[in-house]
Amino acid sequence: RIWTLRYVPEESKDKVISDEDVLGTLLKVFQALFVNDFSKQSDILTVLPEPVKSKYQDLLSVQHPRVKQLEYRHQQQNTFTPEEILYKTLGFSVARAPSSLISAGKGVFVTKGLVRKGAVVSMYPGTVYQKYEPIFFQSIGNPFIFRCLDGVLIDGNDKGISKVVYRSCNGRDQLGPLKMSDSTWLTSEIHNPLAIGQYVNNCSNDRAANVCYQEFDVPAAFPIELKQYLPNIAYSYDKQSPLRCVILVALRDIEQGEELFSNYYTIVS
Ligand SMILES: C[S@@+](CC[C@H](N)C(=O)[O-])C[C@H]1O[C@@H](n2cnc3c(N)ncnc32)[C@H](O)[C@@H]1O
Repeated sequence: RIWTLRYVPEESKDKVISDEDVLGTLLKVFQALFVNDFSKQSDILTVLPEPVKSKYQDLLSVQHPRVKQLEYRHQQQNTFTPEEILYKTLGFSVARAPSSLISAGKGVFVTKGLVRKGAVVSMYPGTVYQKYEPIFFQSIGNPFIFRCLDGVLIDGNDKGISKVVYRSCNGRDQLGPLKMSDSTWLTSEIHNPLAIGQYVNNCSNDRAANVCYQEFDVPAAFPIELKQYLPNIAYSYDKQSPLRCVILVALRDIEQGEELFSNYYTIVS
């Protein structure tokens, strides 16, 4: 019997990069996405405290010095696509395309730029289940279930019952105009361009892993206005424990055109 759950040996539990580095990268990308999408964020801005509001107005005036903020607000179009924002902030972009492996479906590729060793290259989106929570029906024939070291499961399937469950949790947790997570990874118009990590294919003998998974618990101080870009949500609403995210880290420099491969740690028993 082949288990698709991930198995990680004790000795490889160490994180490849620090939580501070992960947080720094996510904040950098999310903030750039937020500023780029400023014209559509007016409902959110009205509920934010004054210092936060003026921080973004300052950021905006640095990026668009000659455009008055009011005029900018009236523009309905984004200046850049999310992929372009990713390229501008991290120096690379990633996207899904037919895998370079035969009959492996889609995979994830570096479409532009260079990914440096140790960079956060992607996020694993999906509903987060504690190990005692029921996932049976969502897990039948589902190749997108990721198992964390502590037994927490993330369902990154963007179809069927998994999609319905994610959407319902997302609606439940919304606070007025403030979204606590991103559900656009379930659509063709993804707001967070990193949220495609569930499509990364497994390494093989001739295709070594060039990325690895790393867990990241969102700290309590995470800016509330940027939570709309987090592609994970808890199956059960829980105010106490932090949201679990999983990110993918580059194990070496990865060039434009290369496909990403991770190690699923498949157990054959
Ligand atoms: C998490 S999904 C990855 C995305 C998938 N390629 C797709 O297009 O939906 C895992 C599934 O991808 C396929 N896959 C992943 N790595 C593979 C490989 N090295 N060779 C063949 N198929 C692979 C298998 O069907 C596996 O069940």
